[in-house]
Amino acid sequence: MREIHVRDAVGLRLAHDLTRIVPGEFKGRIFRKGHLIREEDIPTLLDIGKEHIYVLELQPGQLHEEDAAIRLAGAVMGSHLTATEPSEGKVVLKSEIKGLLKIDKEALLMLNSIGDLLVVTKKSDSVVQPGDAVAAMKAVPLIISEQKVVQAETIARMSAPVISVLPFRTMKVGIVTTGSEVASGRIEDKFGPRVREKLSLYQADVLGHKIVGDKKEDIQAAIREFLDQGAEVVLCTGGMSVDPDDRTPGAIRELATEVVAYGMPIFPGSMMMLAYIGGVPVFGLPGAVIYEEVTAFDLFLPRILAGDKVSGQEIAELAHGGLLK
Ligand SMILES: Nc1nc2c(c(=O)[nH]1)N[C@H]1C(S)=C(S)[C@@H](COP(=O)(O)OP(=O)(O)OC[C@H]3O[C@@H](n4cnc5c(N)ncnc54)[C@H](O)[C@@H]3O)O[C@H]1N2
Ligand code: MOO
Repeated sequence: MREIHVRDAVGLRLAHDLTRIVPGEFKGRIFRKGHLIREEDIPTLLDIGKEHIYVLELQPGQLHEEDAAIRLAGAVMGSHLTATEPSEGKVVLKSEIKGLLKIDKEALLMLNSIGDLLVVTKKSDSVVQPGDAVAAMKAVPLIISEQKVVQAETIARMSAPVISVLPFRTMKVGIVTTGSEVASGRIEDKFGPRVREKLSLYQADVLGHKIVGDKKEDIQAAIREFLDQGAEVVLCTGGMSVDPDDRTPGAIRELATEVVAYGMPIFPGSMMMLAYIGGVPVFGLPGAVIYEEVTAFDLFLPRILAGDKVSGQEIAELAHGGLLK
């Protein structure tokens, strides 16, 4: 790299984007990489502290920060994402759709352990909207060894895709509400409206809502009827706790081909159940869902509606940060 005093730099091109920051007013690029320096630029360059500019002489095996960021983006980017042009050395990935962000966290750790490369994302399993920035990446030095980028590309290939967005599907959902006090009409049902409100954030298709008592056989019959109607998700509400007439977990368990979890390390919502009957996810939703704004249910609903499979191991890992309130 050759260093040249800015007063002698008229007619040369900038080697990288230049940034101005005025706290509370502005932060951003004021000169683009490759900008042809003119006489009138000199005061502005001096104002942002650039007494010298650099002339780059890249050697074979070296990459400019922008080319490194573009290659990184290409390597980590999966479905429903677009990459921005680099600015200030950084490339941003934006979601093209409303969907569920999926990050391969192990690959992300490996990428950021190479050194001199930064790949930064929003949390995996976040719900993202069209145009949302979901990841940003850059090289740390202006000139970086191409070897490091090749290493990143190899890691990304092994775990492809490192970053992607899954679209929500229009899933058919059946709702089964348990509880003698609701079935007998002693109290007004609050679960139906609450669950429909949560589903309305996505494009679910509610097949119906059956209100049954506390009998295991009635709960199971209602679940089976929804499955026969082609339900892709079944939500059972209430009766999830420890009373003798809390029969929902037992009813689901007997029909299930797999119980992923009953009792989750998340408060509120700890008495939730997630099971599969064939390929169909079946939830047991505890009473807290009608009382609390955010519960364990909110962590899983978007994943299920994006067709994402949830493992028991992942549920156990939610203990860290699982005290939501
Ligand atoms: N000794 C223990 N007590 C509690 C435990 C426990 O493990 N040991 N767990 C707590 C947790 S966590 C929850 S959540 C609640 C309730 O869990 P359930 O899912 O069993 O809820 P229910 O017993 O069916 O009902 C509780 C409450 O909510 C009303 N409810 C239920 N369904 C409806 C509905 N569709 N519409 C309106 N209101 C409804 C019901 O009438 C009760 O008042 O237990 C903790 N306690
Ligand atoms: O299952 Mo309860 O929902 O933790 O409050």
